[in-house]
Amino acid sequence: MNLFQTMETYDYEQVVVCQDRTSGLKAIIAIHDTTLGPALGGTRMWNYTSEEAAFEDALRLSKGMTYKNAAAGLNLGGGKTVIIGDPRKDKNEEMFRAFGRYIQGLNGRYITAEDVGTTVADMDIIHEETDYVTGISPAFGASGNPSPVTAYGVFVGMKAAVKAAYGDENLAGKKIAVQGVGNVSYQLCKYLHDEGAELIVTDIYEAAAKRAVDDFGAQYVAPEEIYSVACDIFSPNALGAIINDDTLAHLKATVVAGAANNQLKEERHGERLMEMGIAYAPDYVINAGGVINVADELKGYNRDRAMKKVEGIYDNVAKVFDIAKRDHVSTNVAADRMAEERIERLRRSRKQFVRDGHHLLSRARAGQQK
Ligand SMILES: NC(=O)C1=CN([C@@H]2O[C@H](COP(=O)(O)OP(=O)(O)OC[C@H]3O[C@@H](n4cnc5c(N)ncnc54)[C@H](O)[C@@H]3O)[C@@H](O)[C@H]2O)C=CC1
Ligand SMILES: O=C(O)CCC(=O)C(=O)O
Repeated sequence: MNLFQTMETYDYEQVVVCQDRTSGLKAIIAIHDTTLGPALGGTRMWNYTSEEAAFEDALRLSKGMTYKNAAAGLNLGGGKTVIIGDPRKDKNEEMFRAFGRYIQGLNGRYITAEDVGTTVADMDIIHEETDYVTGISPAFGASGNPSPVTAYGVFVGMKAAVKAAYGDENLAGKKIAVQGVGNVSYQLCKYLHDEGAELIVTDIYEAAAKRAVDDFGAQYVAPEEIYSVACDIFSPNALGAIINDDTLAHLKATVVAGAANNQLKEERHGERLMEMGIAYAPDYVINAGGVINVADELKGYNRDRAMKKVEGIYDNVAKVFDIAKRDHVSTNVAADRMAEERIERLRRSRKQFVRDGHHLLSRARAGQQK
């Protein structure tokens, strides 16, 4: 990968490479765009097959956060971190403390939270070294694990996508193929089961899928079979790039709606979904529940306020389908337009006032301590 060329093409602001020999920390913090505010996005810990794959993931995920935060109406830019390592084996306290000091060094340009492979306990350790971390324990007056809230947002957003495809939002009796039964998806499966949906699940950890089989009467299929399940809704809740040339050849769904970030391998795969008559709920619009929830900590966490905003994901998904219909474009292009227009509007309005330079997080927490 030619890093500078990639950064220039997609207008990335900053990439920070962090190394700490004692703890084994190898982290890449990517900050895509801070037009709307400090870059907020979680930290993913994953056993990447190469450094290049880790850089690519950090860059793709951080750009996704710019669009996610803009589309959700948050005053935040986009960033993300990846830590190279196996989250089941390679974590230690020193690693997250060292990482926390790197974040502190950015002085508020980047705020972190959970993602795949990291937990509230990890965020609490980071919080020992920096204030620029969200999704920390409720004991700090914070919001804790964002995953259940992400699940709720996907659930309401899925209803909006189903309404766009079927004319009503009823999920009862709908056949839903669920890829990945992790932190977000287990909760999502619970909502869907309670609504009367029929679930077909898979996970590379069979035990994770088995929980949904036992608790929600789901049917299990092997990971590679999930794409060919004839279903109403395909719900990707594992990793990215799963809508691609290979999987599209098998997909037999009417709607695609799930929590996974970066579901489309390339933008053109969104167009292909449209051509196939599949209603796609753009990932960063439907999965914004978690970031909406953790971002509320910056104002001094209020769950009711956060959940009210998460409910808005229904309208936001519906709006994307409306724009797509009006402009005769795919829903991923419609979502990008919605996000880019907001960034551009606010960029222009900067000419008219000077923003408050104080960091919201520090103010909120200082307020709580009074
Ligand atoms: N946790 C959150 O609040 C948010 C998560 N997301 C995204 O949602 C997705 C899921 O996140 P979490 O539930 O937190 O992660 P998780 O790590 O708890 O769950 C992911 C699950 O997918 C499984 N998996 C991985 N590759 C698979 C494959 N090829 N086939 C089948 N299963 C596979 C894993 O074994 C795991 O059980 C990720 O893409 C994440 O970036 C997006 C917004 C917020
Ligand atoms: O919800 C989270 O885990 C924090 C935000 C984030 O990283 C995401 O939405 O992907």
